[in-house]
Amino acid sequence: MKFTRTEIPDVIVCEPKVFGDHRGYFMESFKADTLAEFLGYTINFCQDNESSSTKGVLRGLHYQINGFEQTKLVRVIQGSVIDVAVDIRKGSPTFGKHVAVELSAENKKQLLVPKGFAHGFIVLSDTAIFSYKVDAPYSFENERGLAFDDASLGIDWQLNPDEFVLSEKDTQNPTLEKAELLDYNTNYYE
Ligand SMILES: Cc1cn([C@H]2C[C@H](O)[C@@H](COP(=O)(O)OP(=O)(O)O[C@H]3O[C@H](C)C(=O)[C@H](O)[C@H]3O)O2)c(=O)[nH]c1=O
Repeated sequence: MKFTRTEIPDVIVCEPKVFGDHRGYFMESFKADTLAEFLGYTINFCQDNESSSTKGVLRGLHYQINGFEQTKLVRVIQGSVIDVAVDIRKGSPTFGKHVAVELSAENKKQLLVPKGFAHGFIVLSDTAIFSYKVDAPYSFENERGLAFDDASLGIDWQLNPDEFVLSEKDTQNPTLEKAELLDYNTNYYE
């Protein structure tokens, strides 16, 4: 697995070694000790999620609070998406900044989105299957959202806004100025 820190160093692109042959391919899509060795600490993922979406579906920007903050290790099984992680940690040198990476079944890239980030993606292909690990369980009461179209974030979702398909909830999320934020100094992984 190749790990590459992005312009926000805590957000990491993970690229598995792919073994192709006449039958197709094989890859180790996740290996706990390889990731722990790179990070210097262990992430105890506790839940796998999967969603299927059509072109233009934009899910996000989401995060959890009150001890339910989630690290996410996200990847695309089929199709392609633009995946976005926004730093919402008060006091962070990259507060309000984001990373946007194209993840696809073809490039097999994964993104490690640490706690303290709002996360979302938009589907570029006709359909996409999105699969990810989280290290804290879902908590409806502690789920929060951030406006995908908050101008202060400057996110380029690449499609025309008239192509966006959103849940009712995601049309109501607050801007960064009004959102409940997280702390930078918390060492979530102790
Ligand atoms: C996230 C989640 C949702 N649900 C239920 C709640 C709803 O009844 C239904 C759909 O949930 P939602 O519309 O929040 O699904 P997404 O819009 O894909 O949410 C995800 O969107 C972006 C990409 C994220 O980063 C989060 O992982 C997650 O918030 O699944 C569960 O039962 N467990 C869960 O872990």
